Amino acid sequence: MDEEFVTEPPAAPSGAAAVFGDRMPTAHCFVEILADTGVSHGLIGPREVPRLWERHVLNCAVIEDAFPEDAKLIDVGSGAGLPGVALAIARLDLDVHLVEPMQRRTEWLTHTVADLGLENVTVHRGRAEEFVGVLSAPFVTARAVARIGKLARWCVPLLSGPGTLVAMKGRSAHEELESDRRELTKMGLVDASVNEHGATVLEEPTLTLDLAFTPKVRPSKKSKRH
Ligand SMILES: C[S@@+](CC[C@H](N)C(=O)[O-])C[C@H]1O[C@@H](n2cnc3c(N)ncnc32)[C@H](O)[C@@H]1O
Repeated sequence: MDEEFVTEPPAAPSGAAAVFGDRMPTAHCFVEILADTGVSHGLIGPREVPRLWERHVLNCAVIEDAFPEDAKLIDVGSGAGLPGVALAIARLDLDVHLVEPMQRRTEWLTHTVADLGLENVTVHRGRAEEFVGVLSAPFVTARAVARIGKLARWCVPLLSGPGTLVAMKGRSAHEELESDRRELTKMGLVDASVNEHGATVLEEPTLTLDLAFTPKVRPSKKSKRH
């Protein structure tokens, strides 16, 4: 017998209004789209519908405090727009670029961004590695894409000079940082911290691994002679 899933979008938790403010109607629409075409197009599992707010939309939006006003950011491996679309809804000042290789997903993202009327989001189809020298920003973010070492290899070349990779990680954040630290240092890591977000609005706060890089610039032949 087929398993039955809840398809009705869940009610918003009380803390959502504190994060989205007057953007709550748009956040509601995003949750409705995720519960509807997000599931039917295979971008989000049907079991996730009852926890779309706590585990996905609100969980992602709370990391907005990692970004200064008017920041440009690239969300690598955006999938169903997480965290990029949730951030763009919560913060209209952010200039958000979604990078996603799967055509089915970028088509869904393009429709969703248009339906939500988000003018601060641009959708790019391709792997992060294909955008080196094409797209750059002082912040790159990602959730559930790869372990931190591999993720940094894809994301650090997208930083426009000194910048920060804000990687959403679960409890593995500290372990991943320590086991991949040598590789990260070789890439120009200058500072690393694990930060908690949304402690007042989520039962389980969101953790980000925030890695500041000054990408290494090779000295030119001319400057080597001096
Ligand atoms: C597990 S999904 C996570 C999606 C979304 N970030 C989330 O948290 O729901 C991983 C996503 O990363 C994308 N991806 C995999 N390799 C990538 C790469 N090299 N560059 C950009 N995106 C990639 C996949 O297509 C997929 O959509």
